[in-house]
Amino acid sequence: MAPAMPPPVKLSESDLVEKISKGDEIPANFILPVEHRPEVCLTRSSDEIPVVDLAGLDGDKREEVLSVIHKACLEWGFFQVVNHGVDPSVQQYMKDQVEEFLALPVHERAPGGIRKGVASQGYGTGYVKPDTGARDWRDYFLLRTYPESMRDYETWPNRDSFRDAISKYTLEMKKLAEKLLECLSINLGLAPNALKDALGELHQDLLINHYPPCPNPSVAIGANKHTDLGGVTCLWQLDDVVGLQVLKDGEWYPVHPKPGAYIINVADMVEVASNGIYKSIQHRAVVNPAKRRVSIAAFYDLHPDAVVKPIPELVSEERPACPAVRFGDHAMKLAIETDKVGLKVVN
Ligand SMILES: O=C(O)CCC(=O)C(=O)O
Ligand SMILES: [Fe+2]
Repeated sequence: MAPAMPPPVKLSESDLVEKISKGDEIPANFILPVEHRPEVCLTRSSDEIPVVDLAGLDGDKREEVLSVIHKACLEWGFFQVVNHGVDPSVQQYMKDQVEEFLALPVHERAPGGIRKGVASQGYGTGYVKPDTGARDWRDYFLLRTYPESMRDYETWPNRDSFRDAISKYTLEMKKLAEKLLECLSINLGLAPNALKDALGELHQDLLINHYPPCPNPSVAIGANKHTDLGGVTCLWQLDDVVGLQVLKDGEWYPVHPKPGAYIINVADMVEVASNGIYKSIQHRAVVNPAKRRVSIAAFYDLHPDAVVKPIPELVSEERPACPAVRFGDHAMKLAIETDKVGLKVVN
């Protein structure tokens, strides 16, 4: 039987980074040990994750587009997509609703109480990371959006337009992720549905990351370095504020937002299904001294009982099978690691 997820821990309003950020100083529990402090580089670097124009998938450029995606997956594990087919009116609707949501009083943003921990849906805030001992400089809204039966409406604000925007937006994210899984499958020499079948039923999670301005961004971090757990992630950066950094050959590369574009990354379960041909790459988000930053990540997560193993065609004598992973165990490891360090248990 699946082990029970740790119960959500409720916090008080004063735990929100948004409230803490009103002061001029960073509280000690956000300050990273020196070796973990990020270099906050806001200028363009000479090397950046590739940009792929997905419009070309439907015409005579198809082979070329697929090959750019394949190279990006091999070299970066990340790429940006433009002309991705996501309805711009749905993006605008979502953006407007998220802005309205962030302007709501906290008790309306968090009807079920402010939460801590990756296990719980609802409005919450960063927790202590085991490897740094420091809290992330971010608040977030985490919700399970597919299967629809798992939507925990008690933790969603009671606003029809917000719920409608989430429903429309997450359907677009589901379609985009499925299109990309098809491209990745073809690029791996497999049938178009191979990765989707290997991952099983979609358990989509949506994470709205809210990074308030930070008085000293060089000693804190918005999202500590991590890989994403599921199949693929589609990330939208709402503001023209640099924050995401991707690790390549031991260096952190900033990703410059392109209006309306999505940042796509290979996550852990595609690494397993592809038998390590595609790698799930570490990334993190740094914070800005003057500007808030909001990003929305749509995670192609899995049923907790889904067991992902390398797709047989990708296993050979030269490339023996990597171990199979049960998604629930993989996600639980992260939940326990982050929760056991604890923050404080109050409401
Ligand atoms: O905000 C970002 O750019 C990155 C967020 C992220 O990596 C995540 O939510 O998993
Ligand atoms: Fe991530």
